[in-house]
Amino acid sequence: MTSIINGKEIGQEIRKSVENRVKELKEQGLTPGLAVILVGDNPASQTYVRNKQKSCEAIGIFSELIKLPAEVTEEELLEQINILNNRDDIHGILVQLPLPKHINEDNVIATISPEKDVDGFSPVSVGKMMLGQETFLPCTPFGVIKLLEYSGIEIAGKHAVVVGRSHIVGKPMGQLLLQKDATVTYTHSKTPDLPSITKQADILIAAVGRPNFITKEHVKPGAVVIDVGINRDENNKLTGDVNFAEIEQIASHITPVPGGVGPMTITMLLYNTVQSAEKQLSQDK
Ligand SMILES: Nc1nc(=O)c2c([nH]1)NC[C@@H]1CN(c3ccc(C(=O)N[C@@H](CCC(=O)O)C(=O)O)cc3)C=[N+]21
Repeated sequence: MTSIINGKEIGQEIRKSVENRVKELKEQGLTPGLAVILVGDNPASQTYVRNKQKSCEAIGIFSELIKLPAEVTEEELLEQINILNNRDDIHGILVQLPLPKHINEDNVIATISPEKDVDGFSPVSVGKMMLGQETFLPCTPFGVIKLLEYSGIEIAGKHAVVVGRSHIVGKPMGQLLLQKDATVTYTHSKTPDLPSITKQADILIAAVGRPNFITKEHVKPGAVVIDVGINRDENNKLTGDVNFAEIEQIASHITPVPGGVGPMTITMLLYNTVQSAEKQLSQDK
């Protein structure tokens, strides 16, 4: 029987423990704060940002939305980040991606103070992650690791195949699996004969950004299949990168979209924000 991994439920469970940590911080006089910068009026980005804010509110994290017009200059955006870097009521800073084309995302991310980089995207965070040092882990791959652990899926010794090599999902995902002692293979759009490699996966991570890309020819019976895709069709309906109906028949575990990895991404953002506030408190003492 295939087990459907419930990211909403696992996320809720983790959020409860994060909420308790928020309460303890508040008893000590500190409210964790997350600042979200939204540039322009992309409707999908607005929805995500609203969800992040609602999730913060639900567990007592203060959240502040900074909305900037699509025409904002890079300089003005960097100035806003610097203001947030210096505010001691803000413990996490998230700049919603993608940014308008005239702004250099690398410059923006590198300006976020590593102490407040709760997305785990900055060069310092990525470097520390690679070295296995304590840092904020990027929320989506971190959430996938938690999903596997909460589902009782062994990672050590398994062959994990990652499809996709983005800076925010594919690359760090492979790294975190490697740190958990998986044997990791990276694949991507230039990989010849992809199915011959994905078919070897005990754990298959789909992070391609193409709807229903992973079909039964890619999957070994009994594999664990994690769908990181969030594609919207013309009716605004959400679909993953995995052909769920097909793979559900053969996988041992599979994550649905929605209700799989997505809710975990937000959960780990809350987790990182609280972690950051706790660190500030311990340094103030
Ligand atoms: N600086 C930055 N950090 C991000 O973490 C970031 C970003 N920019 N830009 C956009 C992507 C996308 N992303 C999602 C988070 C949660 C869901 C999520 O909760 N999805 C729900 C469904 C939500 C719905 O129905 O729309 C689910 O899969 O069940 C989806 C997508 C974070 N991102």
